[in-house]
Amino acid sequence: MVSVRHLSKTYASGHSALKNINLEIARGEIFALLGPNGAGKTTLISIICGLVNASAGEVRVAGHHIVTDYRAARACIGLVPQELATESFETVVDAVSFSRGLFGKAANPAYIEQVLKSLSLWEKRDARIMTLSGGMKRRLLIAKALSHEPEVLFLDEPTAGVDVELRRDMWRLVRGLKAQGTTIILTTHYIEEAEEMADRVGVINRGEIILVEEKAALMRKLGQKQLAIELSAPLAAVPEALSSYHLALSGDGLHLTYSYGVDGAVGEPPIARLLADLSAAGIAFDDLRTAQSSLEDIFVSLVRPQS
Ligand SMILES: Nc1ncnc2c1ncn2[C@@H]1O[C@H](COP(=O)(O)OP(=O)(O)OP(=O)(O)O)[C@@H](O)[C@H]1O
Repeated sequence: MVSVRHLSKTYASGHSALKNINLEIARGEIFALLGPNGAGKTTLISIICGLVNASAGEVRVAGHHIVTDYRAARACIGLVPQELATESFETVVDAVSFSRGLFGKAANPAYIEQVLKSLSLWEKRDARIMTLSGGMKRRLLIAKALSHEPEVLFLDEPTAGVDVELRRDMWRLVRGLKAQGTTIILTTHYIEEAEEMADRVGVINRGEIILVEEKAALMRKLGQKQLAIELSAPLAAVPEALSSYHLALSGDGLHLTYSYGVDGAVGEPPIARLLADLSAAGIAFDDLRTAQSSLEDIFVSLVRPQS
């Protein structure tokens, strides 16, 4: 649905905001783009949506080249920006109908009604935008983006600053869109949002995509646990009898680390057996600690500034 090849962007200031980005997004998937402030998320979305020119590389949306076939590409795209531009005196239904007209689509009041109902805005259809709450304005942004029946929807920080209830409503809505076949690309700072929603997660840092992975694979990493064993006396090597545990021995010989997955593992991890086997091998220990890596740990370690 979206194909990004060798995409780079250097702003007039000389700042290199994107460096050789390659990304393929399949029809019908939910892709979450994670990254710290200034990583290049908005720049990437803005290029795909035709709002910012690329310095190099090529982007196609549903097969349409975003420069040479701009209108066709843009007609496939719905963009939900971070903030609402000022159209305060317009009514909700007029704003959404107007957005549809911008794409040259024939009026379709039944479709607009369906969109407004799905976003719980139908009751407010004749209200002026200035009278809406912040949460309703967010939903209106989505309604406008959906007005021309796009095949792919970009959501830039869809739930930044919204309350928990509205966040859950948005997640439900996005899942509903996916069920209808819409491809969804969202940027977020919230790891929880990516965990909850995404089929795949991409991490961008300093203009480079540093990881793209199925969420399920990330969850397996998330499920990695480690048991650290502090030994009473240093070991020269892990005894042969313990080789099946694939233990890691620290350089000073005083720490053993046992890694095990908690997701998809059959039965309980054999910690009790490991401890019994340690005793049988005559290895005494003073302390035990367990640790579990989270997606947040993985994310932070990936984007930590190099010193
Ligand atoms: N018009 C511009 N001219 C020069 N530099 C820009 C321009 N727009 C963005 N940048 C720079 O490009 C980099 C990427 O910005 P971008 O807005 O794409 O990041 P982001 O990942 O969306 O960040 P945030 O999470 O804060 O929205 C930043 O260093 C930013 O300062």
